[in-house]
Amino acid sequence: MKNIRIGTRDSQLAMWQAEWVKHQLELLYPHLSFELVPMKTKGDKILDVPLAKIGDKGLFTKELEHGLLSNQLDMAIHSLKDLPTILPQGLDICAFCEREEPRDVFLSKSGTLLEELPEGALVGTSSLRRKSQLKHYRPDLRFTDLRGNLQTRWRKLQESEMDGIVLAAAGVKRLGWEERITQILAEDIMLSAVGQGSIAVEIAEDRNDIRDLLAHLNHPETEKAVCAERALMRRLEGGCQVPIGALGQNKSGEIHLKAMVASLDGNRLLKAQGKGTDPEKVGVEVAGQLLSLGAAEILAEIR
Ligand SMILES: NCc1[nH]cc(CCC(=O)O)c1CC(=O)O
Repeated sequence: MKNIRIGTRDSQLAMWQAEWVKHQLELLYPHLSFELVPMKTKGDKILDVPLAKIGDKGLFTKELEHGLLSNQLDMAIHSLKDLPTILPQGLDICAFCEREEPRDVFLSKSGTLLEELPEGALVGTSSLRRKSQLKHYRPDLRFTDLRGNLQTRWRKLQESEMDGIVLAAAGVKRLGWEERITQILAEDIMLSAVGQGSIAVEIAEDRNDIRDLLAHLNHPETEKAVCAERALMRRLEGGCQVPIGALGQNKSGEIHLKAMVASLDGNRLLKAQGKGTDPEKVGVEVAGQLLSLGAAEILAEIR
């Protein structure tokens, strides 16, 4: 193989993640050469509309997937949480890289903890999942939409009246911003997005040469945890823009899965959990619990 082309979005976080994968591959295969191919996706271009309103599946992935199918790329690097649970025909995730901290973090302007924010404080987030869980926890909070890459969101926090923002710990850590974190949000207050914190490598399914190269990057524990989360999401037919949170964890040989579905006003918040050795089964089983509690009605109202 001559030059192996690695597709990525061009945001600073996406580039960090793709560089990380490239570096791992260079360590494993010093005789091969790898090249990053940065691309813009629709989700990078439309910045003034909340994602839930654009409502497209694969908003951050489609252009990269096109590159794989047309053989302009040999692999594409994604934040797993941006990848729909059903991939386009002919594509496959061949590595789930070791998960970084999966939870969300709160960054406040003054360093005030979430529970200590004054009544009516303004929080920046466009995520329905984050908003509905925060409303449930603190019905007095107010919200303002906040999109763009992490740099943009941090800058807007500084320049606006917002009191705080919620981000994925993984992204914040990868950019080296740990000292900006006010607190990690406990999972009983804020369940993170399906797949959050794991980097996924996607390929065209007939590229067995590339699949073999990437086998070493797959992290089996991460794979089990995120497969349970993705099975749950698939069963609930949720895209990334619905208020569904889930966290799979490996504990003594089993997958423990916690999940929640919430209404947009935060008034109804359903929780369920389960465990087992087969990730797919655990995901479907916990999704079934949520459906029997009324998740389908909540999700139907939102769609
Ligand atoms: N929504 C965009 C996005 N996609 C992946 C991450 C973080 C990295 C990860 O979850 O692996 C982020 C930023 C955020 O939600 O704060």
